[in-house]
Amino acid sequence: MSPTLDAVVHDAAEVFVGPNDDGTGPETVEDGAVAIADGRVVAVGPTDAVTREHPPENAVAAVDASGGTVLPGFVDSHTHALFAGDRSDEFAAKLRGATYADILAEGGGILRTVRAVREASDEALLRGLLDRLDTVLATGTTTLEVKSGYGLDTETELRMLAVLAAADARHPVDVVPTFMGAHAVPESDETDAYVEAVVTEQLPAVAEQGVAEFCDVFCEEGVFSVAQSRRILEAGVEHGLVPKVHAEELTHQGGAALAAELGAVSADHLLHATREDARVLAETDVTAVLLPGTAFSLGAEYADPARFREAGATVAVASDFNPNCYAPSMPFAVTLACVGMGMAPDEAVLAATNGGASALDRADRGTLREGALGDCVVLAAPSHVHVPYRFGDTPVAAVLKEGVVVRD
Ligand SMILES: N=CN[C@@H](CCC(=O)O)C(=O)O
Ligand SMILES: [Zn+2]
Repeated sequence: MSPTLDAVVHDAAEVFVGPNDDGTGPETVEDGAVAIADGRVVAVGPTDAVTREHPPENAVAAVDASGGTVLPGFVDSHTHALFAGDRSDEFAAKLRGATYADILAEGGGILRTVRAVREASDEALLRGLLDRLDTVLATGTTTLEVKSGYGLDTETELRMLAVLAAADARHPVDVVPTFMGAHAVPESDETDAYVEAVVTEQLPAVAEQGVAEFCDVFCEEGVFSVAQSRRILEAGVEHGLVPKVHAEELTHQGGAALAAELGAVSADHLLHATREDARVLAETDVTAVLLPGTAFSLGAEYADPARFREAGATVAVASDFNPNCYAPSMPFAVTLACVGMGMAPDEAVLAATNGGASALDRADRGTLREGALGDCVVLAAPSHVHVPYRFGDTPVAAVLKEGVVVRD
């Protein structure tokens, strides 16, 4: 059967293809086009050349991107987007000086969302997540990692992961599931006993159902120590789950070194990471996931991207969308990466697309090179600089998922 020409996006002022061959910046094409067949990019380049071989009139969708920009869909590699309840009063409390750790230690924060998720029906959880997937899609996200971790018992963790699978099946955004039973210690438990419950009860049940790809741990003072994190992540590896680590977020604990030691796919947050941490992450090919929205919402100092750039580490920028950081928009994360962390617009957009794909071990996206998934965002603006520039007003004209226009 000859391939179906799904879409030709043509006459874009700029096509932001992805990293260039030597990894020193982006490859862009002026007056460019992208052709997508059977869900994959089959041609990218100047509009003349692409449309000669793939006439837009032969495509299921011809997208006129005149004066606009075409980018790979954003790959948001770190979220806790499946939640219930309302924590807006904690936002106000933080403005009055309460810290994230204080709120958690008093049974608020994550533990409060745990209570709300345990009480919510599967249907309500799914409805909430589908609404949020609509929201992220509208700002150009086509792949969204989502963690469990608001259950903290086997039954609710499995319920969360089942909701992620249901949402993935029903929505065009690809949902990538991460098991995070080690997100906090339940109020009634002692930490070591809870670690054992994660290892001996939760992980085997999650693995048996095959509902998660990654295993993540909040390695932090007062939450899980490096040794406890190692125990959980090693058990996850035995069950076929690839490690991720919440590392050096509020304090420096050694989570980044642990990520390197275990061959994790990513170490995330890294606000307090050292140069040595950056070096070992680079050396072991662990993607450094920077989450500027979190620092913004906590009023904390941002992670330092120069540290990771100089070490030669792969850097991703993600949203950390969660009830403590109610920021679903990847373009807003890109703005914060530029304004707050000093990244250049092209570097930040690469980190939010190709970097995100590395953090999720998805070599098939985050770029518009031939063979990649036909996931792209069309902006009604002439260059990728408009992603961070127009914060609060992302000019998304259309989003394509595997060549299908899913939003316009
Ligand atoms: N730091 C730990 N976990 C989340 C916050 C989750 C929450 O506060 O509900 C994070 O990555 O920022
Ligand atoms: Zn997180």
